[in-house]
Amino acid sequence: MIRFLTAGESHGKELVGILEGIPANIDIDMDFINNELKRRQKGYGRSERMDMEKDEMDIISGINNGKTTGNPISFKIKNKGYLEVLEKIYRPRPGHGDLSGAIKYHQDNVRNVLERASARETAARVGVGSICKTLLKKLNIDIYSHVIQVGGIVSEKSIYEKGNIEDIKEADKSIVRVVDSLAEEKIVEKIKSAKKKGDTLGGTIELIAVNIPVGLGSYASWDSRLDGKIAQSIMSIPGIKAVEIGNGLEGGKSYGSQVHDEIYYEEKYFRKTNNAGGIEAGVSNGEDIVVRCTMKPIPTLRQPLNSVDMTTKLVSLAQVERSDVLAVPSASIVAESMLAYTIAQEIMRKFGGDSIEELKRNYFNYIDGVSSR
Ligand SMILES: Cc1cc2nc3c(=O)[nH]c(=O)nc-3n(C[C@H](O)[C@H](O)[C@H](O)COP(=O)(O)O)c2cc1C
Ligand SMILES: C=C(O[C@@H]1CC(C(=O)O)=C[C@@H](OP(=O)(O)O)[C@H]1O)C(=O)O
Repeated sequence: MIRFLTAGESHGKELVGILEGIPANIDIDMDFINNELKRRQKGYGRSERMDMEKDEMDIISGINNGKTTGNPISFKIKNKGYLEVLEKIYRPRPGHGDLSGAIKYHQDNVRNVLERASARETAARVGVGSICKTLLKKLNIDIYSHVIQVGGIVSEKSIYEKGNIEDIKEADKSIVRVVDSLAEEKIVEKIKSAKKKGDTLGGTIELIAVNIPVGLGSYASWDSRLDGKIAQSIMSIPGIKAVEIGNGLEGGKSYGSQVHDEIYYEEKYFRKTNNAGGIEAGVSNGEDIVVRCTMKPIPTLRQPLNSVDMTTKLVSLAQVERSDVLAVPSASIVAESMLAYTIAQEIMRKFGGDSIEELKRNYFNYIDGVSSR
């Protein structure tokens, strides 16, 4: 079973990640990993903190001579934004965990809450995700993402349809990870105007996992369903407020005859459409897994909303901190990582293996078996 833990605070010395259950003998490409960390730092609309940080993974254990050993992998990522002394905060920001965290953990100083609730932690998740992506690649499974909406501006081009994945692969070329240059222009203008007004934006991300085998997840028990596991892992990303599998939202407004993907057979089973997003009854059906998620606007506002000073209980404006105006492009890389982790976890649960050789044997035997059915 794969599992991971992270520790670290936004302005602490370092972030730490521990990833357990990765089979031995997988070649680890540090350039790939560090490029994944870099992808998360990009995106128009992020704060000056991203110019300061140069995220790089420092491996502590579990990798030797460029290969995994089967031992828990642990790593560090340095915080260049480390601060020895942190300003105390008493005016909680609406949309953050500031107030509920301070009450729950009996803290007078909101700083102790926001340091961990901060999405700085997601750098460690991308470290984990990059190792999970490396494992999945050995089985020919890839994960892509792009941004499809920001502040109500929709990227008309390239929203997933069966077979258009080549367009979606171009997302990294865009400063907002949108595969539609017209939408990109409008989105950049919208970010500029939000920034000028001291306001913020959110948006929607689409994720696609390709070459997925039939049979990940199960309907046998509620907590084995793959759609539920994916929803939990994506929803756990700070700011994500909605998760959709396939055409989940639109599907609810249509007739069943327009939604369900008809089944055909020509030497093997196939579908002409993929409205289900590759999952039926909590089980992957062999089609691409398609997930969409929506991030709320960034809660720290330069033009702050009303709040209450926790020391005086008097009306006060919320704390203003250095902050992103938009972080959806970065969140899309975190979402890729969480999807990679969840799929890798299901792969290991179903196929097992202490070395990549054993995993590949188990996996490709199964693929051969199901393809002849
Ligand atoms: C990559 C990334 C960067 C973020 N940057 C900021 C930021 O600069 N300022 C901010 O207020 N929130 C930022 N957020 C969102 C908050 O962390 C998040 O909204 C907050 O912790 C409350 O959690 P919730 O939105 O899940 O309820 C960011 C989120 C992500 C994924
Ligand atoms: C540090 C990162 O994101 C941070 C997430 C974040 C928040 O409140 O979630 C607030 C900002 O932190 P700071 O106030 O130090 O600028 C972001 O920069 C990062 O993504 O690596």
